[in-house]
Amino acid sequence: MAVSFGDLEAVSGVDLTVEPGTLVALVGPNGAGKTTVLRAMTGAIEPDDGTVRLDGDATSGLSAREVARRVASVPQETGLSFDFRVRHVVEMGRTPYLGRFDGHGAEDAAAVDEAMAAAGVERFADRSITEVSGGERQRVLLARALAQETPTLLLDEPTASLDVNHAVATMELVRDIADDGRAAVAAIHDLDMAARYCDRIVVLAGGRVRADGPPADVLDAEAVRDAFDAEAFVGRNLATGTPAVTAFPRSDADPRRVHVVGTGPDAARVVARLAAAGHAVSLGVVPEGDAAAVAAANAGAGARVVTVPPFAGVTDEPLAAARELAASADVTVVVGGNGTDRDRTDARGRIADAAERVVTVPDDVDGEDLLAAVADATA
Ligand SMILES: Nc1ncnc2c1ncn2[C@@H]1O[C@H](COP(=O)(O)OP(=O)(O)OP(=O)(O)O)[C@@H](O)[C@H]1O
Repeated sequence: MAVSFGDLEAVSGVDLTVEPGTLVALVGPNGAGKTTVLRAMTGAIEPDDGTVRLDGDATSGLSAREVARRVASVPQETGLSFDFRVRHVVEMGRTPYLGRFDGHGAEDAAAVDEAMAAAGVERFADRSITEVSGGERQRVLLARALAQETPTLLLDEPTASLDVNHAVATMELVRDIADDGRAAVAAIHDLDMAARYCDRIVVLAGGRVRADGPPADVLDAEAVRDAFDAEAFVGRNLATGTPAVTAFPRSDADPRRVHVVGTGPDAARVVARLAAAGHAVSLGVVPEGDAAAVAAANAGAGARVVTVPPFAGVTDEPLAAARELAASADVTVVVGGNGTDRDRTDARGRIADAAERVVTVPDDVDGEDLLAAVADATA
């Protein structure tokens, strides 16, 4: 589909199919077109080109009431400035099911109760919508959409003003809705949350789809750089096992081959920051499974790492391999210790000794200082 506002082409060439039972995240920078795509999917705006189909039928051929029985949305802006009670706002979700002169029946009341319980808004059901907090209001809108009992649910930044607890509860709820066989699409800025809960991530930038697929396939440093113009390290969240994105300010570093000597979380941090800046990183010698080795494995394909079995000493072979990586690198970064001490005979010193240029940084080196040191050494 394509949508323009006057001369501005907000969305173009976007072709998406959302299967029942899936939760799709729409991610992308501000102004990428996420809200526009969602609004087109609800029939709120007509695409200039293309067709939106709900359950096979073009929205343009459906009445507003029929559309509202098929798709519910949780918008970013409430547009609700009237003094409605919260319960009344949730009841509005039942409108597509009411006859012209009907009041709400028992079935409607049950759907409203269930939706309010699911979204956790019962506690303030009798308060005015103008007298609840921003996060509470967002949950009221979610309840309204749930009460609509549609096979498709669209959410625009559903967790934007929610505290951590309610953000997770909301995503769990939306996940359950998808698992029950409904289709859900959520525009979402929190990439970790998107990766954790969604089956699929669609990356939009400049009104076009840049990437589309399972989170682990779509989210990598290159995709984040391409869509958001940001430097990022994409690792794995230890608690959830899903991609974890850490963005950094842009450094515009000239890409170098950097060999890192060091182990543990401090060296991991150095590897991550260098990789995010676009440097080609190698590492070693480190014990297998070391935090720095894990970071290097996430730093992109081709990051070479020399490992030895845990608790094994550094034998000649791995030492020679690491010395070769150091020798061929533009610069070798030694994390902690005294790597520039050429008299040292331990492995760290012997690897550094093979390098043409060595930069030693403290364990707690600041990321920007690290990048500056690498730039200085290779200038
Ligand atoms: N009603 C409108 N009239 C004119 N331009 C609009 C309108 N709505 C959106 N736009 C423009 O269309 C583009 C896409 O906007 P959209 O709101 O879809 O982006 P978004 O990805 O949802 O952004 P954000 O992350 O900031 O919410 C932007 O350049 C925006 O300025």
